[in-house]
Amino acid sequence: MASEDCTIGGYEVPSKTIVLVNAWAIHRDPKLWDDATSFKPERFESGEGDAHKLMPFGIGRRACPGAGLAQRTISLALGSLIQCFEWKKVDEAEVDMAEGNGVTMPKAVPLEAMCRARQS
Ligand code: HEM
Repeated sequence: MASEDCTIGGYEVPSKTIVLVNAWAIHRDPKLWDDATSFKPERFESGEGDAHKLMPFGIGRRACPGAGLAQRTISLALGSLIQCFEWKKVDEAEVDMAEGNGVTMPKAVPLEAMCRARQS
């Protein structure tokens, strides 16, 4: 919320206005990203994500205080799922990556998979 009248990017913002950052659009902006809508995790190997244009945890003093915990536990959980189980899709259809509606950006078509504990 704006604590006083101010100007952001040329727009006059009166005091007490709630301002939301459209991270969805920033994360897909072709002016910021090369081949913006492609899934390319390798783009972060060069440190491209450090430039304050990737903000899954928000930014600034109201950014997510759980970011460090989340980043550590997500890789631990994912690594454990891959290490401990064999995974298979339930059918041969290509995974549909379309986005559904909602704040947490669910998949439009849920991915169904089967897992089996690895033997060794
Ligand atoms: C993948 C996991 C997570 C994601 C993507 C995420 C993302 C976010 C985002 C985008 C915000 C809003 C930041 C803003 O207003 O600019 C937020 C706020 C917050 N998150 Fe997370 N978060 C995650 C995990 C966690 C965890 C594990 C905790 C606590 C253990 C946590 C606690 C909080 C709290 C308390 C806030 C409110 C901060 C405030 O308003 O000052 N989050 N998070």
